[in-house]
Amino acid sequence: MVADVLKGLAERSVKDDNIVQMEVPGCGELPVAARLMMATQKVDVVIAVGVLIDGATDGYTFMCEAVSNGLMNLQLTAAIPVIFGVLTCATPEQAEARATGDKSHAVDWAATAVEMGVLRSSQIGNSARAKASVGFS
Ligand SMILES: Nc1c(NC[C@H](O)[C@H](O)[C@H](O)CO)[nH]c(=O)[nH]c1=O
Ligand SMILES: CC(=O)[C@@H](O)COP(=O)(O)O
Repeated sequence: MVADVLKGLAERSVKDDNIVQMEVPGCGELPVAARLMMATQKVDVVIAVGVLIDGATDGYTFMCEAVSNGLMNLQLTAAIPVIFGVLTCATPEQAEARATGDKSHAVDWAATAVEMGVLRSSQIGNSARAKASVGFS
């Protein structure tokens, strides 16, 4: 999925030098890693990529809620878009179908990231006029 995201970004003329990557042990660590990335790097947008697959316990349900809420809260608080590149699947087969081939969701995540990065820049970039348009001073 990460390779497909990088391909999608390259196709949209995002330079390698402008891409920062971090790896995490599991999806549960995505929100704090995204927060750390925002704190230590100048990022326009974060794409959080992972797979959650339903298991034997309630862990999946809690993890889906915690990760999605964590990433949503983070993007709203930081005003930096966080793309939800997390597959939440009932089975490995569902995940496979969405992570690979023509149906890979990663292409959409890259496109959405670029669109939201441009949107953010247009609203809180250096232009005083742009800032005024959303009420920042
Ligand atoms: N069950 C899955 C996990 N579980 C691990 C958590 O993400 C986390 O790393 C752990 O609870 C320690 O905080 N992670 C996945 O990425 N996908 C899963 O299906
Ligand atoms: C917290 C988890 O992701 C993990 O405990 C899920 O375990 P299981 O796959 O046995 O439900």
